[in-house]
Formats: sequence, C-alpha cells, structure tokens
Amino acid sequence: MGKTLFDKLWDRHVVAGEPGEPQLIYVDLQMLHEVTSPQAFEGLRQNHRTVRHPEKNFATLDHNVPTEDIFNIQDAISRKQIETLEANVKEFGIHLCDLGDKEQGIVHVIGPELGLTNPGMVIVCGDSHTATHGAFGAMAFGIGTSEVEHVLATQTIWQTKPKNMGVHVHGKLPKGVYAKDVILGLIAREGVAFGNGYSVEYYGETIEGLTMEERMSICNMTIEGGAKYGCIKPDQTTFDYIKGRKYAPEDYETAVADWKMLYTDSPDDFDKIIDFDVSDLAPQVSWGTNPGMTVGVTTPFPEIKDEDDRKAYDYIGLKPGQTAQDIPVTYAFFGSCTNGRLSDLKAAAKVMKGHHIDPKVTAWVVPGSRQVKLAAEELGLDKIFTDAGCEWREPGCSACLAMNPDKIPAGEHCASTTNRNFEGRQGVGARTHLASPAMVAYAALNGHFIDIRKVAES
Ligand SMILES: CC(C)[C@H](C(=O)O)[C@@H](O)C(=O)O
Ligand code: SF4
Repeated sequence: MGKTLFDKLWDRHVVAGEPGEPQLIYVDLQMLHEVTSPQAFEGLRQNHRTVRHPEKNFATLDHNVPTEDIFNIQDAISRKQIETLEANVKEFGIHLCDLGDKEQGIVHVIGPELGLTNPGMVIVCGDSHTATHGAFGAMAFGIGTSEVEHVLATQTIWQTKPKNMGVHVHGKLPKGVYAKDVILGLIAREGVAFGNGYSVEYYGETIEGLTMEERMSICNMTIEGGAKYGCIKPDQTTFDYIKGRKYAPEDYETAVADWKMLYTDSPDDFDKIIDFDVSDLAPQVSWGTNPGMTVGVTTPFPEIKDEDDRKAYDYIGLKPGQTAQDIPVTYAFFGSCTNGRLSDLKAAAKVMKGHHIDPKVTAWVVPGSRQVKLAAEELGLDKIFTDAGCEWREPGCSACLAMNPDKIPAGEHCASTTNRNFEGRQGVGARTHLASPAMVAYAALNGHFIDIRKVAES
C-alpha cells in the first residue's frame, strides 16, 4: 500500500501519539486575523505563557476593515477587534500586516502572495477557509480559537487523521466555465457534506491545467463540501508561482527537490474516489441558502423536497421552475478569498470594459489584498470598473460576510464571487447568489444572470 499526498504531509509532521488516535502535529505556519485571535492571546496572558515561535506566526487585518476609508473604523466592535490584534502582536512579537501596509489583505490571499505558503507545510488559521493554502500541496486547515492559543503556545496541534478522498476532475472546461464552477458544480452534485471526515485531494488533467489562483478557488471552498482539508499535488505551476516571492525559501532548488516528493503514489491509496467530468459543466449559480443549492445557469430551480428547501425559497424570494436568468440582481460583489485575486478581477474587467452596469445595480469591487489592488491599478482595471459604474474599494473581506459597513440591504439579490450564501451572510435579509467573476460581471451589466457560454470569449 502506498501513501497519498495527505498521508505524506501527515507523517512528516507527527510529533507524538499513535495512529488511530489523536496525534500531535507540528505546525509550520499559523496565520492570524482579528476575529478569532483575541481570546487566544488573552488565554496566553492568563496562563502566563509566551508564544513559542513568534516567527512562525503571521497576522493580518481583513474581516473588519472598512473598504471606503480603511482608517475610518466607525463600528465600535470592529475597532476593538482591530486595536486588540494590533496590541497583541506588539506584546507577543508577531509580524502584522497593519491597516494601509502594502502587504495587508485577506489572510488566504496574502499567505500565497507573499510566498509564506509552501508545499509540504502544515498551515493553520482560526478560519474555515484555510484549505485555500492546500492548493500548494500543504496540509492546511481551519481551527478554533482555543486551538489558536494552543498553537501560539506550543507550535503544535492535536488532530485526528481524516480518511483520504480523491476527486478526479477531468475533461476540458467549456467556454465561459471556470474553476469556481468546478467547485460549485461538485458541491451541487455531491452535497454540502460529501467531505465529512475526509481530506480531499483534487487531481486529474483539468486540475493540472489550472493556474495557482484557480486551484486556490477550488481548495478554498472545500469546507463548503464538508471537508476541512483540501489539497492539490504541487507541480511546476506551483514551483513557478512561489519563485521570487518575498518569503520563498532561500535555497529554492533544494526546496523544489523536496516538494517533488509530495504526490499520491496511486489513486488506489484513496479510501474513496469521486469522478467529476467537467466537459459538459454549465456556469453555476446558487439559488438557495447553502452552496449545495446551486444549479447550472439554464437549469430550472428544483422542486421543494423538504423543509430546508421550503425555508430557502421563502428567504430567497424565488420559486421552483424559475432559472438564474429570472433573479432580479441589484447588487454585484467582486472579491473575497475565493475570487478576489488579480486573475479574478481581470476576468470581470474584461467583461465590463466599454460597458456600463445596469442602472438598478450597485457594484463593489474589493481586491483581496493591497498587492492585488496595486497590480490591478497598474493594469488600469480600476478605471475599467469605475467607468462601468462600479465602486473601486480598499482590500478586505468586505461584503463576503458583512462584518464591515459593506452590507447588502434586506430583500436585495446580490450576484457574488464569494463562497457562502447563508441567510444573513451579506447583511440581514440579504439574498446571495454565488457565481464566477465573469458570471457576476455579466449579471451586473444585465441586471440578471445570463448564459455566458453564448457570449464569453474563452
Ligand atoms: C470569521 C471567521 C471565523 C469565518 C470563518 O471561519 O470562515 C469567516 O472567515 C467566514 O468566512 O465565515
Ligand atoms: S473573504 Fe470571506 S470567506 Fe474569506 S476569510 Fe474573509 S470572510 Fe471568510
């Protein structure tokens, strides 16, 4: 019996404990943000403990950051969380990408962007979308605040090893269909719990042909399918992405030689395999209140099967039999750790160029990090967006979860490049429809979703 990529990552990091029981795992990098760290630092103080390896912890501000004027934090709770992290990192000697810093941004955007995220690492963060970093062949997972404290104090964490699942993704992506549609389509078909108890590895020709940013979008949403670990085998695309980044390993060649050992020996080593052919996949749009409530853009919304469906339809104000083209879109949101990277903004800008959004639509473009923002401005994307009638904002999580002032009003339908469409996620009563950046861009122009396979160039 060989080993999967995940087995190899696990075995490299076990410090103590027996197989089959919780084992103590060494953590190479902990990322921190202002929402899930305050009690962890407070716990350290109360127990008179220090941070074991401050240099293996890296903090940023993202969830609460205002995107119009980032220094003008109106909300008292937001301000408290931000100031608390600023004080904590000072006290414990941890690096922080502070408001306005050129490296500040969403935690899962800046890790890869700065070269902190490398293959072979164990990366944790008090945030459920940490599997994003698994796109590099890392074991990356979200943890709770008490675990954040444990990692700060010991640089280790207790974990029970999950089973291994392989998701074999093959076929050529049709025109107008993107990585976001792959993960939405997979969750729509398999449900929001298919990954419970598993670590998921995405593999196959489709995955191999994706850029790192596309791979990140897929791993990012693994948690929406019930698994907290998602990963992809590192390859030349991965190595090229990391090269030259600020925190990339100094001895890059030695690192690459080691990273090349990180692969699944044989698909037979997975406990379970899911086959996903994308050659007929349609652009996806969520109609309901969890990411599994998603259909192809021309597919009628499903009949009501249970109480969950009934509640979802009540909340979202739509009916079975309608399609995404019937959704009256009045807000569009471009951003988040799923689709707030440069390639995502490029895809949206390509659609917007020379056009104007529907007069009923308010559109916010929120880059995932300041580096993304600056790179986009260098390409003139900001101008394309503002000429099209969108608002160009400061980097942060923003309307992905509406902890800052960017909230969608009750009853309004928002076409969104984010990852969660839960009740109230983008504001009390707000109705979220998840889709790819190109789909959201066309929805903003038209005031409803359209079948972009008919108009997209690639
Ligand atoms: C605030 C944070 C704990 C949360 C998460 O864990 O994912 C947030 O990032 C989200 O996307 O809902
Ligand atoms: S962008 Fe959204 S999903 Fe990502 S960390 Fe922020 S709130 Fe969570």
